[in-house]
Amino acid sequence: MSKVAIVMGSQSDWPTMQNAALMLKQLGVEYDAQVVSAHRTPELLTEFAVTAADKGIEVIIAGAGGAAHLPGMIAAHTHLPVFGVPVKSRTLNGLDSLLSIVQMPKGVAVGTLAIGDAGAANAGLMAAQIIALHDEAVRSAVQDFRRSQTQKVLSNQKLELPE
Ligand SMILES: Nc1c(C(=O)O)ncn1[C@@H]1O[C@H](COP(=O)(O)O)[C@@H](O)[C@H]1O
Repeated sequence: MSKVAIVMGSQSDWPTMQNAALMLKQLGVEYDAQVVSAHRTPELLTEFAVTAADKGIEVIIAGAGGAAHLPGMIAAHTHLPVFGVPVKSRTLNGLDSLLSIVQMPKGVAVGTLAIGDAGAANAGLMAAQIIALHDEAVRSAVQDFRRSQTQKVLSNQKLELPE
């Protein structure tokens, strides 16, 4: 059963949001992904957010660009932790997405990640770290991932000047 839900405002967000899915897959966490838009499919948003906990979802990752109200509106409907990923927009490079996700009013929380691919990957990592609190297999996968990342950095010490 999926413990993490990944939602995004448009299919055009998938090249960014697939980085969250790839991270979860790498760490052995089952996820569902779907397009849900606060503005274009408001009834679907409410239905998704209100029923997510009863379906066994433990963490929600929501990505959107521009007037990115999706993560905040989902958080308004559920007690589950919600991570917001600002998708890079064509006109303002994602600054609009970032500001509209990060500036939540006190009392309704969204954990906001960095703009774009790295933010989406880290949202997947955060979700896995939450699942790892009670799932030993995911905990070892997260620890292995971190150890191998450290090894890669330490073994890549080539700092030569170009000819
Ligand atoms: N910000 C939102 C919401 C929302 O917040 O509900 N729904 C779609 N969008 C965003 O509009 C951008 C352009 O979407 P299209 O490419 O479909 O025109 C996407 O980045 C999407 O997340």
